[in-house]
Amino acid sequence: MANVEKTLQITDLVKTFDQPGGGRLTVLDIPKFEINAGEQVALIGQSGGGKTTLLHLIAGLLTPDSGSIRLVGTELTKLSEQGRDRFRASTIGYVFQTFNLLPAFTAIENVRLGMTFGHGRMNPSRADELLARVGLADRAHYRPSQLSVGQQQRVAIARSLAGKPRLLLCDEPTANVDPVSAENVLDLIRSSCQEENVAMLMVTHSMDVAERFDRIEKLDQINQAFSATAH
Ligand SMILES: Nc1ncnc2c1ncn2[C@@H]1O[C@H](COP(=O)(O)OP(=O)(O)OP(=O)(O)O)[C@@H](O)[C@H]1O
Repeated sequence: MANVEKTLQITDLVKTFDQPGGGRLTVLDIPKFEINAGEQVALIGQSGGGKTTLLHLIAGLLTPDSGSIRLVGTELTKLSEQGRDRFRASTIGYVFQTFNLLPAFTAIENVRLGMTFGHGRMNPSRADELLARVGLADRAHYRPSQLSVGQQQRVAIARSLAGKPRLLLCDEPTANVDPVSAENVLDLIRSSCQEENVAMLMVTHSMDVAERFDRIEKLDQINQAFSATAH
């Protein structure tokens, strides 16, 4: 289809790492990878294949050796570290396997922190709405240690959407919850992204999870460095 709006366009992306024993390992060598606006993509691949590295590059937490990463029209590789931080805050939501909630802050404060730098900053009631959407309006003033693992994950989802991102990156967000909670978490992330037209890239090891997405991308197939790294 012509003229489809692209949220993410990756071209000729190469990432290498120094190896502890000397030399450099090419982890990623991706000629082309794109995500359309609002598209939900599952990223699968072998352990050590470079999935987290790819997410970190897209988030601007790592820089590539070469290649292009265009996010909603901005060339990430041309930004300074500070510029990438600012761009990430306004454009990207991130849900980690381990949630990364700040322990000293309550649920609602953690969600509000997600909008400190993002586009959601002008709308304080959005934090309340997001917590209600993930079913935790009555836990707003609980700290993470006072919440179940599944509830913490839901706070992390609310926080990731607080800044009104254009792309949500999820690194195995269902890995630490039971299968029923995992299904609920997945439904929640997917419906939230659909409602807000947020594109999503989710790393998962589960084919059951991946099959519910618009598209499944196998990193091993798009990554020409695959045979060198995976084990
Ligand atoms: N900072 C680093 N320095 C050196 N090597 C690294 C570094 N970070 C990652 N690697 C290597 O890059 C490869 C890819 O790691 P990555 O974490 O991206 O894989 P993954 O696909 O997310 O794996 P998993 O599914 O097991 O989480 C691994 O071989 C790893 O050892």
